[in-house]
Amino acid sequence: MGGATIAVLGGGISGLASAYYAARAGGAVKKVVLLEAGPVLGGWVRSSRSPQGAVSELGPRSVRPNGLVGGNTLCLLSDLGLSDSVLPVTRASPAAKNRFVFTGGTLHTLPNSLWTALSRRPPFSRPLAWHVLREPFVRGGGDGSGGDDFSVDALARHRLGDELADWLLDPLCRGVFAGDSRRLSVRCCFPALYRAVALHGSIVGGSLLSREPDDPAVSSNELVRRSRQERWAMWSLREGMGTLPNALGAFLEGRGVELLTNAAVRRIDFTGDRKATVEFDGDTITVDHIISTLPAKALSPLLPADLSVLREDLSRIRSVTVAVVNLEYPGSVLPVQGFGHLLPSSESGPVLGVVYDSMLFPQHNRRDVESTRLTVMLGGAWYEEAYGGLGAGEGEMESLLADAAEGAVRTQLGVDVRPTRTSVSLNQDCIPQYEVGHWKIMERIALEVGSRRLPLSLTGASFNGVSINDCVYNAGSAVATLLRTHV
Ligand SMILES: Cc1cc2nc3c(=O)[nH]c(=O)nc-3n(C[C@H](O)[C@H](O)[C@H](O)COP(=O)(O)OP(=O)(O)OC[C@H]3O[C@@H](n4cnc5c(N)ncnc54)[C@H](O)[C@@H]3O)c2cc1C
Ligand SMILES: C=Cc1c2[nH]c(c1C)Cc1[nH]c(c(CCC(=O)O)c1C)Cc1[nH]c(c(C)c1CCC(=O)O)Cc1[nH]c(c(C)c1C=C)C2
Repeated sequence: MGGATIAVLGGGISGLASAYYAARAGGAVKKVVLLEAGPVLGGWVRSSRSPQGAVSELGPRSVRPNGLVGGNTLCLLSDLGLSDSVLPVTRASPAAKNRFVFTGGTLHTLPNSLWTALSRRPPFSRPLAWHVLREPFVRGGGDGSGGDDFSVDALARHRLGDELADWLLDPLCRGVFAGDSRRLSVRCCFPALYRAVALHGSIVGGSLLSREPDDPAVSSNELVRRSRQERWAMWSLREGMGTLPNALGAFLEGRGVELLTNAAVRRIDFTGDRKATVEFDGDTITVDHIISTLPAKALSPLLPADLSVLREDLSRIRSVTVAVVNLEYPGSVLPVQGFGHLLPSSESGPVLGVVYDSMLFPQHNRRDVESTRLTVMLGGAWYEEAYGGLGAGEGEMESLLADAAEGAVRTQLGVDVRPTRTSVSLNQDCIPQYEVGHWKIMERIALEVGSRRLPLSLTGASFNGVSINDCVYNAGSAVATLLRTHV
């Protein structure tokens, strides 16, 4: 298929990264067209700046630099010329070290050092070390009998006990997937934990024995070396995370990639000569290959009706809605220093947690006066139960969510003053949920696409990791596989 034409569906970080890797493939790829339904590129990665200079994030606000996938994103940043825009947070800083859980009316610091793991810290009745030392002697996974997948809750409860399941893993699932640990798959949400138990019979033992894969091209990158020397825990960008899709867009335009916004894909067809047609607002194109980064549920109805098994499997990968409320308070109002706090589901259904943005990235604070920026996240797997049946209009819903967020800050952080700025965004279906058995859906999807030899690659947050790092890395892998097998 020398000199292939490729349509990339979706202009979020996965679509932009897919187009980036395809555009760098040299002569193997003749043309890349990216189709995005919305008016701007970036998907959930979006930042804004207030007239006073404060940066707010709608979606992701920090990215991990560690491991192969973290290093890979740093390589992308350097290639885009963004190295000087990086705002690192080092592992020694309170913003990286201190994460809290709010339960029983109090903020509790999660263990973050050997010393804190050895001492008994509320809400836990025993030191973390007690659970850790006991875990290797527990047999089995989620139900004590082994098996091919378990819920995060079942694995944690069985191997680590009720307290860690309730106050560590339950909030962690809310703070990454906005999801319910009782429904989420440990195999797909925390693959390293799953592998540790499956291969070594223990989370602790397996974690000690496992080695991160390395890629010399990544570890020799200047920015990656800096991140390791300076012991970064996370990073953002000077003008916010939205700088990344903007820079990718500029890079792609420079490489002649056609970036079409307001171009919602309406229908996909596969022709007898192993080509594909994509019908979108305004036009139809014929290409050699499609890389779809659309949310699985959005892709499903666009496929031909005879691909009913594929359509059905894609439609089963659901996503949850998260309300993001950005608040700005006058002065310095936080009673603690840290990243933020999470609420276990037993404590509060819809309020998931609060990020202390101004502690994380003070460079994003307004420039004229001292202020505290916080983000309250609400909803997720509890959205429908809490707000779904209210039948509230958009304006009513916004003020309901703003009140809930302000109330959470008042009761959980003791902040009595009113915020000077409140902005609410309702991110519909923004975080995919890998529920128990997700791996089987993935296997069936791969089989359907492979056995029918469809000129289609699937990547994006719906499948194999929701973080920015995973989205970028998986886009690179999808393009590498395509070049190896089809082009
Ligand atoms: C509130 C929130 C906080 C987060 N925090 C972090 C964090 O701190 N760190 C981190 O690493 N990750 C974080 N994430 C996760 C990460 O931001 C997302 O998983 C990632 O941005 C998803 O990118 P994507 O390109 O796969 O999907 P999307 O961003 O959903 O992009 C898909 C694109 O497809 C388009 N589209 C849909 N239908 C069509 C169609 N028919 N035709 C054409 N285009 C279509 C959409 O408009 C969209 O632009 C967060 C996510 C959210 C929502
Ligand atoms: C309260 C809800 C949420 C908060 N952040 C997110 C939600 C739903 C979304 C999110 N946060 C992270 C990721 C990327 C995961 C990754 O693998 O890198 C996503 C999709 C980062 C993250 N946030 C927390 C953790 C433990 C992580 C993993 C990476 C890391 O260790 O830095 C915890 C956390 N999230 C939120 C808060 C308030 C919080 C802890 C105090 C907000």
